[in-house]
Amino acid sequence: MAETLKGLGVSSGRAAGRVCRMAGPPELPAPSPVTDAGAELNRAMEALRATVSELAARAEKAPDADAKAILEAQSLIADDPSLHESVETSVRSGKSAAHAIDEACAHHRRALLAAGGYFAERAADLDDIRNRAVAAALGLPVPGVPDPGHPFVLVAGDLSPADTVNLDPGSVLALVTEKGGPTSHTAILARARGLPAVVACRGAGDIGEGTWVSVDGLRGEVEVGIGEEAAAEIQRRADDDRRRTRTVRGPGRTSDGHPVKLLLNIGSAADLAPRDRAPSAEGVDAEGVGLFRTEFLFLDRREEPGYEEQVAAYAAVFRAAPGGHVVVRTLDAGTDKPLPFLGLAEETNPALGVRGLRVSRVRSEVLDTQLDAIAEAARATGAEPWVMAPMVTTVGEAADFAGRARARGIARVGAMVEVPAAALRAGRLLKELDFLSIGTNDLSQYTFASDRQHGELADLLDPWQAALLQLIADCAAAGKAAGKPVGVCGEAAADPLLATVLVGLGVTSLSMSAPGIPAVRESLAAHSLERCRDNARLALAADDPAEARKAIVPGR
Ligand SMILES: C=C(OP(=O)(O)O)C(=O)O
Ligand SMILES: [Mg+2]
Repeated sequence: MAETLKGLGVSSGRAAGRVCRMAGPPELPAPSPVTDAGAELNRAMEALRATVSELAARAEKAPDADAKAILEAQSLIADDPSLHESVETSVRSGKSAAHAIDEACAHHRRALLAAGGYFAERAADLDDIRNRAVAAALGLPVPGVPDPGHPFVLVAGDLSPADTVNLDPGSVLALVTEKGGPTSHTAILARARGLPAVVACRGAGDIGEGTWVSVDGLRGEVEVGIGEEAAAEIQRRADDDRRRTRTVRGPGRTSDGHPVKLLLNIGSAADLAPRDRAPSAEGVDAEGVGLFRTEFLFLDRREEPGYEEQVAAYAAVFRAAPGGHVVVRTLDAGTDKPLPFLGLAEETNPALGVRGLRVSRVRSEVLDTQLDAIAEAARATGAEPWVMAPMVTTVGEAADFAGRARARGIARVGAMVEVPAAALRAGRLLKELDFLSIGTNDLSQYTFASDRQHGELADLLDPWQAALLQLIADCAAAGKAAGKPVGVCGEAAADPLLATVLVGLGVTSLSMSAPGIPAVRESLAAHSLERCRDNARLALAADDPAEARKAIVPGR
């Protein structure tokens, strides 16, 4: 009998196949007395150096810019002098190389977890470094992704960046992890490669090697023990769907021609370069960039990128964007994306603290420099970017941001709606602004008072929740009244059926990572605007996400 496990669907799509599990971390031998501390120290340092070189080499070969940046950052963590010092101290206190590495990594891991948010998620990077270095010190094979010689569903405790970037999309059908959240490496890279993925999947640790499973990356479900024939049928249908949706091209339209812009979420110009595209994103045509997350330029750096560097990075995106349309989001720092150079005070509750636009309360010049650089890049390329701020909460913040952007000649100024307060005052915000873009990832977090990285609260963070949809409906209605665009750029936009609901609520554009676009385009093309409105009414009337999904039959 098949059993269904629940987790957090972080990269949509279906797949089915046999499970291969990641090799476990190397076991530490029982401690034994060290006779030659010098030799032991050499062994430990050699193991760390080998790990740094291995990660740097993988970064070199990384298939895209996201993967490269993540691996480079991980290689820097492995090369951190304070980690090496801790290992040395431990060896000098009588530990073997393997035990010293283990102890030092455990110490640094605790510090990362205590820092919370983005740092806490980097704990997985350190676990990977520990496993690699301990294996090297013990002369064991480096742990990594299996290569069974046939397509497989990869099941792991968690995936490190190094594991994820080396996944061969030709053999890995889907990813299932016990740990991880929506912003974990597994989630980011699975989306970039168009691989269905379920994280925070309780019970995944008990799925046996070779078991036939199906993975639904949209619903966050893993069906275990389905049998070979059922798996083959599910995989065949998934392949057909992917092939079919990739052949559909052109702008987003409902079946009766109502236009809905289909836009891309990107972190840098590299996401727009064909050589960097995931195979699943081949041939994607979008109508522009709906969310350019500029913080990627600032992450994992000791110093703020300079004005010239920023101008060059923004100009590269303006030149490469489909149709030249780009919505730039100014720096979204804080909470899960801390930037040490900002020098912000530690907070007990960072998600409710100084993040997003609020950073400009304490470091106003960072936003000013960024707006200057965006304006300069626009002049240099002849582009007319739309510029929006993250985490706008009040009308005063919106007015202040709009004033600063317009003073620099930026013509189209907007705000992300990520806080319920902004959604409730959408009409008033639109008196100051030209457009709104709804960030459903954060809007869910703040509406349902549930940490967006919390796998256990996945049901509350489900974008089919009627309370979230009601806020979206209110924003869209405000946009309609003002005659101004209101889009969605959170992960909700990439759910093909929910996309019909969003359009029915009055949303004018949907922005997502490239692999999500074909299926959303196809779904819209199969529904008339009236059908989308029916779907919106049904979803708003449902008491929970399951009821909402059941009420809506695809393509009706
Ligand atoms: C798009 C969003 O912003 P980010 O995921 O970058 O916080 C969002 O919150 O929905
Ligand atoms: Mg957000």
